[in-house]
Amino acid sequence: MIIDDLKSENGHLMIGGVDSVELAKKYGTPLYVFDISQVRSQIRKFKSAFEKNNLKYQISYASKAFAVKAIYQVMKQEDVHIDVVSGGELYTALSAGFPSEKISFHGNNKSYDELLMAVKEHVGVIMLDNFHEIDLLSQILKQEKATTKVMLRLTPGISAHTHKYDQTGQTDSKFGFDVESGQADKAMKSVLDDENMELTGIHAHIGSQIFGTQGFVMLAKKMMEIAKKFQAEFNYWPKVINLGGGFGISYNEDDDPITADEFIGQIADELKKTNNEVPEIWIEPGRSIVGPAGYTLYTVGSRKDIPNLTSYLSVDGGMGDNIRPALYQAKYEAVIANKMDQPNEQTVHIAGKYCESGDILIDQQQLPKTKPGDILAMLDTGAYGYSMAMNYNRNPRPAVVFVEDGQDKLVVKRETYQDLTSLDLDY
Ligand SMILES: Cc1ncc(COP(=O)(O)O)c(C=O)c1O
Ligand SMILES: N[C@@H](CCCC[NH3+])C(=O)O
Repeated sequence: MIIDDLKSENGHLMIGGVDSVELAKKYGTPLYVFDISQVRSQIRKFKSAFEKNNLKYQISYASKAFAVKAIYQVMKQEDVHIDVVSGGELYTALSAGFPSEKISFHGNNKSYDELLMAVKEHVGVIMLDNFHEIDLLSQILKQEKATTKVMLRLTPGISAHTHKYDQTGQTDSKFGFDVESGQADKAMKSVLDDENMELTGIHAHIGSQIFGTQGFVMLAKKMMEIAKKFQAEFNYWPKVINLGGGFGISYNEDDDPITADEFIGQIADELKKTNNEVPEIWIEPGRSIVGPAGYTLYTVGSRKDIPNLTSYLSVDGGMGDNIRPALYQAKYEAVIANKMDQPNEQTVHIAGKYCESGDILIDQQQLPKTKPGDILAMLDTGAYGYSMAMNYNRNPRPAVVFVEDGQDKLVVKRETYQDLTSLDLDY
């Protein structure tokens, strides 16, 4: 989100037609706010890009980015698929009423219980990641007298230009069957030989927060080459090629994300070079769907000015509600939600309240003059914020509010101190 594009009325930041300062008053801070019209509009951009290029497609929201009942309900309304990576995400989606046949189940170490749950709940497709999992699933299917659709997650040997922790497609990765060393062929054989597994296609995901189309075009090319190899070896042509997610968003002015039109257009050009039938193309965007739609509201508290050096402005949240700055040195931008009409006059570190020197939300932020009680809105926090939130220092996790068409709705309650001790037992 570019600060200049933010909307304000009477000096207050407006989110989805709602005054953010009023939201902070009504629900308290820290508070996650999602502008749901932005979520819907991004999904529609992905859909229309595929349609323009006449590709058969499926959008599967990577729900690890933000996984609560209400967002699964939005995904159901938008008629997309989702992917989950744990029994907990699967349980949340099902309890939100999300249709199981539109769920893909990912993960590099799905347990017996998770696979059993997936089979019993008739999940749409299980994304097989390793040989141990093929064995477990095969055993479960026999025992349950069940069948399931599966896809193979491949490691195509393509590394994305992004943070090391966000790379997943390179050969040295914990995810998927390595193509180079022949693991993928071996996995293909096992799955095709298993009468209870129906192989829907092949999958690869090269990483997250990727800018530029090059990696995705290379991936599309590589997946078609792999498909041709499998066709020659196994007489198998995939119904689906899943190219994963990873489309970058703009957290600050240095970030230059690609549009859905750009990368889907280029992928389509690459795919259409084949003489074979182009399979259905699935993508799994997480961050690009929910990231820009999310804001975190904090209340400004203490301040420390170190003469001739620097200033720390502390807010009432921090690494517990957004671990990304500490974990990936992620850079965000913020505004003072109740002073949108005032000029910037200072540059400060925005510090969290956690007992860690590394708990700095923004290293250098220009702001108007501030005082305790002001509302700081951090932008683009919708992805991997709430979903990675924790209770370090026994801080309760914030509430989540959805706004749309000028209406606000609480969709996740704020944790209470009672919630924090609810699992503790006496000794
Ligand atoms: C298999 C898979 N698909 C999709 C995603 C979503 O990535 P992003 O949120 O960057 O779109 C991830 C996370 O990196 C992933 O591991
Ligand atoms: N949590 C990561 C992205 C997820 C990667 C999942 N494979 C981030 O915030 O950037």
